[in-house]
Amino acid sequence: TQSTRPQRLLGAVQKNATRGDPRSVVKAIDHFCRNQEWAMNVGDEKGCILDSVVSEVNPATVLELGTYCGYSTVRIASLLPPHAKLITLEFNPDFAAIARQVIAWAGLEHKVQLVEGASGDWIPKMKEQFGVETFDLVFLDHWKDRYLPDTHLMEECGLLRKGSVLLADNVICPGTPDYLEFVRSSPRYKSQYFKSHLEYTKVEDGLEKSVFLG
Ligand SMILES: Cc1ncnc2c1ncn2[C@@H]1O[C@H](/C=C/CNC(=O)c2cc(-c3ccc(F)cc3)cc(O)c2O)C[C@H]1O
Ligand SMILES: [Mg+2]
Repeated sequence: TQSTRPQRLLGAVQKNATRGDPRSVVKAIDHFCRNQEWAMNVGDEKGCILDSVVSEVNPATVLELGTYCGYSTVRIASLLPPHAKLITLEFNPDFAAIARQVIAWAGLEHKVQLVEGASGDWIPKMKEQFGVETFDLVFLDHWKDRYLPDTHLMEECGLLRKGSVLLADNVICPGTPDYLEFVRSSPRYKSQYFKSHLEYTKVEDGLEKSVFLG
């Protein structure tokens, strides 16, 4: 039977990356996507911006919406302090299965909790299920029309505190117009655009960093 692109991406990691070395896993995926098959990872250029925001926030609790193959999960988790936790939500079981193996190859299982299911179902259960108070950092990279409703849901569930940082991928391409309008006009957020390019291309895209003001 035919393999899927995520399966071929995992194969490239297992072939070219060193077990337990997150940076080699990131490099292997970027090489695969640039030279073999494009895939919707945040990529190396926007990934550097992601890294700088993670390092600046130095979060104890991180929520990632949309794991896909675990590329950004590995980038984020590799920068977290010792007892920090990253919870990542993925509702496609095939993607989740690949991501678990990518995260394991990087040796980061102990820092990552991959939860299979829809963000809308799991966000209201974060406190009771995972003992989370609030998230210091949220990385939004799932369906683009879910960014705004899930942001409202996180606010309603008391998962954001004064200073919580939302970092959203693809605010230009494919684009998240309703989300961008909201975070840029709401008095409860301080928003900043980091211009970059769509992963592995010359097309403009960027990340929007929005600090919740409480
Ligand atoms: C609601 C919800 N809950 C849990 N997981 C969810 C979810 N919605 C999607 N997911 C999961 O996240 C992943 C989805 C991500 C959506 N990302 C995209 O659609 C996406 C698309 C592009 C893109 C750009 C230009 C082009 F020409 C073509 C594609 C680039 C990107 O960086 C992207 O993140 C996989 C999916 O199963
Ligand atoms: Mg993306």
